Amino acid sequence: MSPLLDVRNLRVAFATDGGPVTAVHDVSFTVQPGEVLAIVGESGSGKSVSLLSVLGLVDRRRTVVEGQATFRGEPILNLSERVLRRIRGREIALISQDPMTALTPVHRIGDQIAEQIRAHERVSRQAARDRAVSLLRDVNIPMPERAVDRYPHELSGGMRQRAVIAMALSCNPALLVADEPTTALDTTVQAQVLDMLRRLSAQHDSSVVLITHDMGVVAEMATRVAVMYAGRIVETGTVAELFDDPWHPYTWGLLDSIPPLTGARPRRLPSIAGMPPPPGRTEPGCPFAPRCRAAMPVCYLPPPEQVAGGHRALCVLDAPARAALRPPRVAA
Ligand SMILES: Nc1ncnc2c1ncn2[C@@H]1O[C@H](COP(=O)(O)OP(=O)(O)OP(=O)(O)O)[C@@H](O)[C@H]1O
Repeated sequence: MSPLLDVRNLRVAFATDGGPVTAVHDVSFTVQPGEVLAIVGESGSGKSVSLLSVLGLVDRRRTVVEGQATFRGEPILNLSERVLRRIRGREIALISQDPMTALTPVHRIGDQIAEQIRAHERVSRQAARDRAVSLLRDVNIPMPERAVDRYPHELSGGMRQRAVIAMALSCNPALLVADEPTTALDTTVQAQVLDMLRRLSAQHDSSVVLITHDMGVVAEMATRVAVMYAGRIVETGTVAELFDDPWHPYTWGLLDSIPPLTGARPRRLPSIAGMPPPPGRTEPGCPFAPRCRAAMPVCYLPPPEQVAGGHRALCVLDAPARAALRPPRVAA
């Protein structure tokens, strides 16, 4: 099966007052039709920039984007804004953390969804409005016939995010990029919105790239995972591969930070000692090595990589070394 999105050796550098800063180094990943790829990592690891630069949503005057990326087999990197705008919204839809980046405060929800539909399809105003009602029903907004005429500020945060998801799905996009879509919501609402996103993306046959810092969300939603640290992908594989046999010590740290579902919660979740490097680090080797308890001299040389099928990691530790070194999960 050829991938829907294929990103190879992506490098993104921003012009800053202190000179160019490389935020994304040599990042490669694919998204297959129908899959949910989670890109996970701490704040500042380059998750959003990796996707936004591919979609042409970074400031071009201050950003250099290099590498290759294809969408449905066609090059997508550095296309003109006019062409990219046509692809975004119709074939690729973005759901961001703050619903108000997608919604305009001064227009009714239904008009905004209908306008999105009419921007890409030749349908009557009434047909677009009917579709908006039906989409609002799909995302479980109560009384959708009335909700279409509401303004964004008249809905709760969770309802607004549902409306954004309805808008994103309105043109049956092949790819949904969801950037921390539930971070701003309460925990119970988060679970409902994620559940709905999973159900509807499957129903619409949309692949999903889910950007998150939360391994619990990854376990709930994803089929495959790419773990990012300091602008690089340090491990990638299926959810089962990463959860059952994580290779990279940074992935161990992320997994250990998932609170247990049952039993008493530990007072403090283990956190990873040390700090990520400042943006723009250029040293070769594994970027996590300076923070890694298991680091060896070889980790500072390029490229300390292991591969087995689709499971790969920027790490040299073999199975016996991992078994000896991985700290036991903190008991609840
Ligand atoms: N316009 C910009 N100019 C300069 N640096 C930027 C710009 N946008 C992002 N960066 C830097 O790029 C790095 C990666 O940012 P990115 O937003 O991709 O991180 P992230 O992993 O998505 O984290 P978060 O969850 O906080 O958004 C950060 O160090 C950030 O400061």
